[in-house]
Amino acid sequence: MNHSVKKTEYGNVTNYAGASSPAKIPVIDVSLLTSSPLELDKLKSAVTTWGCFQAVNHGIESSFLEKVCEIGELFFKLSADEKKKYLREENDVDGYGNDMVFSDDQILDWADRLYLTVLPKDQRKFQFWPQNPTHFREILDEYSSKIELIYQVTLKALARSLNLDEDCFLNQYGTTEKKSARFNYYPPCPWPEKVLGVKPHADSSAITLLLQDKEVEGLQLLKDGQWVGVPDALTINVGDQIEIMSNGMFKSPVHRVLVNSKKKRMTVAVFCPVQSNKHFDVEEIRGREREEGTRGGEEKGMVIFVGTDEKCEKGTRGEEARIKRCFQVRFQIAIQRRIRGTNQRENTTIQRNRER
Ligand SMILES: O=C(O)CCC(=O)C(=O)O
Ligand SMILES: [Fe+2]
Repeated sequence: MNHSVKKTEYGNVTNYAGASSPAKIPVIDVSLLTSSPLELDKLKSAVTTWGCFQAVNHGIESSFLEKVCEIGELFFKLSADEKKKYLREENDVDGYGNDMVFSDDQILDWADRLYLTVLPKDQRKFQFWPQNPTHFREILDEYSSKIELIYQVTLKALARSLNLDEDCFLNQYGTTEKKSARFNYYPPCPWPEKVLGVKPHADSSAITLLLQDKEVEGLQLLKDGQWVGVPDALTINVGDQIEIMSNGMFKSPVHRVLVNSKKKRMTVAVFCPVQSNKHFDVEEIRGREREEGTRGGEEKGMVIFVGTDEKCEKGTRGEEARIKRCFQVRFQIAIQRRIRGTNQRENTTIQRNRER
């Protein structure tokens, strides 16, 4: 990663110094994470208390981030017919569209989205990658490579901040995880007090990197029962997977998006998950242990949980206890997410017309 980049506009702390938020999202210098124990401590504190931080010195030039925003803005400006060429299919996530609709009375988020699998490259579905603007594909390709570097540095640092082997989160499941970019477009809304751009939720990823609109704020994070504004920067938040893998020490924050009556807003989220299906499979872990002649997969970096529960401490041999604990955390998160999902603003009857 290019560590020599100066603080950019996107990474400029003063950007949000004047914001009215009661507390401030911590700022982390990504270029120091490999060398500075102090920065690592700051990271640990940030993700333990907020689950989110503003990334500075992350190695992506401000001018390039502007290009990423620009391709999104140009795409959403296209005519409805042009955008429809990339329409998501009913049971697929990739493509242009908005919320999946599960019931007639479902309240939709006040947003349009373009969702694209970006990595690994062979999983890209190019039929959904716009050809207009012409440089869309090239910029998104480059952006995903740059994000991959930040993802790796961050996951390694998160592991090291817990005194774990730095690859333990990254290598938990191999390298086949799919990363997706979601371009979020929030049109102006005449009733901003009645609807939300995105309902309260937590991300299911390991981490999410969010490039926000430089002009219009809207993202809020729930901290100690209060909604706190998140600055217009490149922010990184912990998702449910890291919350689970850290046995709840790192927080996957609940967040939501407000809409603006006059101004549109555009953001780009890149969701970076680790593959989770195999994670809780006791038989699979035992099988691998038999093959490798080990007990307690932690020596092989297979299952490393550092929970507060005594039985789950790293280094103990209570595999089943650890797995049970993970199921519990996972279950709680699933329930919380369901509650969050219904937590729409009261009495909202306004629906966006899906075919604008
Ligand atoms: O657009 C934003 O500010 C946040 C979007 C978000 O939370 C998401 O896409 O999961
Ligand atoms: Fe989110």
